[in-house]
Amino acid sequence: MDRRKHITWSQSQVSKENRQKLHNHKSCMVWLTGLSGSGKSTIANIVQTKLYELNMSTYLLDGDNLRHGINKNLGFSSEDRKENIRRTAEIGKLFVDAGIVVLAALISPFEEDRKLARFLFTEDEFIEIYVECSLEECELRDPKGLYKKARLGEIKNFTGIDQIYEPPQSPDLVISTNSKSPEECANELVNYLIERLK
Ligand SMILES: Nc1ncnc2c1ncn2[C@@H]1O[C@H](COP(=O)(O)OS(=O)(=O)O)[C@@H](OP(=O)(O)O)[C@H]1O
Ligand SMILES: Nc1ncnc2c1ncn2[C@@H]1O[C@H](COP(=O)(O)OP(=O)(O)O)[C@@H](O)[C@H]1O
Repeated sequence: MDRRKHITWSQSQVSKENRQKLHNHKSCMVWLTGLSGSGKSTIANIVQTKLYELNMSTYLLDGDNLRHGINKNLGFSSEDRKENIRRTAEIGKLFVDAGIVVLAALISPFEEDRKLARFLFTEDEFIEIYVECSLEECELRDPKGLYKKARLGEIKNFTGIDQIYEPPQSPDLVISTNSKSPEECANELVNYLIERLK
């Protein structure tokens, strides 16, 4: 059954372009993907602060945080991750429509799910960032102690341990965090975004 059968689109009188003008910059979805502990949240937070200091309107959608609210009914099966990414991308789309630079930090391990997220946006609006870090380094960092638990079998379907992570096939930017500081990595992304949003 098509649930949208009797639903029509109501046009907004204020457009995305109007709102971008108000904010004084383009809006976009900056999608950070990578293993747990690769540095997505750390980098996204620093970038958000730096953009804020440049008078840009930003919003950070962090996978962990969304799982406390809108996504709290979802687990870590591949179906639940798909839905997690779909909802986050849809929320991000609303923020982009509102004229904001959105940073999304989610493991988003499957290429197909990331592609579906990309399809919601225009070509230049969706910016995929691969936060690359070896599993060995992520496991050494283990900021939340989750890898240890996964190795002990206390957490199932853990990305990189007993569920796969598919690296992006053609990301817009790769940020390698193995042997750089968070600040250096954030600067790489800020510089890239400033060029892209010109
Ligand atoms: N099984 C399993 N696999 C991976 N991660 C797990 C798992 N269980 C809990 N966690 C914690 O949940 C955070 C990942 O949530 P995401 O919404 O980013 O995941 S996903 O995009 O749906 O794959 C992830 O956060 P980050 O470490 O910030 O990536 C973990 O803290
Ligand atoms: N270059 C780097 N970029 C980001 N985080 C780094 C970097 N080097 C070390 N770290 C550390 O790695 C950990 C990454 O954790 P987090 O940002 O929560 O990752 P994720 O959100 O991908 O799970 C933090 O403790 C951070 O200080």
